[in-house]
Amino acid sequence: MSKSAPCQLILALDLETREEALAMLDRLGDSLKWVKIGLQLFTAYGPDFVREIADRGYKVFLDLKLHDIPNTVAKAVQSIAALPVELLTLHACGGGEMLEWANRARADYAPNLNLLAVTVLTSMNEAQLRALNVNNTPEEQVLHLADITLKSGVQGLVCSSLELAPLRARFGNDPIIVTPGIRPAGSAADEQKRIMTPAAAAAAGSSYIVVGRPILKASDPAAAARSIQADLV
Ligand SMILES: O=C(O)c1cc(=O)[nH]c(=O)n1[C@@H]1O[C@H](COP(=O)(O)O)[C@@H](O)[C@H]1O
Repeated sequence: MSKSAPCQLILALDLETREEALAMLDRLGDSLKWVKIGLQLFTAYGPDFVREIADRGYKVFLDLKLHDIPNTVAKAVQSIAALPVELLTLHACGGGEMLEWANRARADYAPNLNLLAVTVLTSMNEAQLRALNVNNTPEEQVLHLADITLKSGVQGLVCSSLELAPLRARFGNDPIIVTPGIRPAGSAADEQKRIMTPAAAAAAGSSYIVVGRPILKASDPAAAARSIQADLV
């Protein structure tokens, strides 16, 4: 989806058990369209859980952040093609060849799936990049990895909302840009370093914001989700 469409909320369903996850979805009601299944629940319950969430009518973002040699990642994409998944993450720092192989497997086996390359995690700041011997600022590194990603043919990016303006200026409205690290004003940042409010992220050109704890840990998760969604329009 390009940026001509309004920004949508994706719930990061980062909970411990299937029962907790389903109870949370019941509490949130039917205004929520997108659910991100990440390492915690996928590791515990696997593909059956993905099918169960899709059977409830949600669009599924499977966040496995694949990062391996090109053949291994391409084969994983081929396996995931059997699942009802619309968005799938892999790490941009796997490099152009890995991204190209993944995208070829997607085109061959799951043409309706969109791949998203994670650039610089929103939990990282410039000092943490330096410690890895990356001497770019987060913005420079995101733009560099975005160049590699979009040249490879992969459909979209994951980055912080702080990089949206330069990314949209360089690459236009077509790439899907998904932004976690979203914090409504006044909520705890947790370990997230590069954060923005829902309204600011939507205004800056996010295709989808990803929100976990500000909804999951709210005393009234449905009200928290509704208030975030109201900020996106
Ligand atoms: O790929 C992601 O979804 C992701 C990338 C990133 O750079 N930062 C990031 O926080 N995420 C995910 O987004 C979610 C954010 O959760 P909260 O910090 O609880 O809102 C988690 O599920 C993370 O795994």
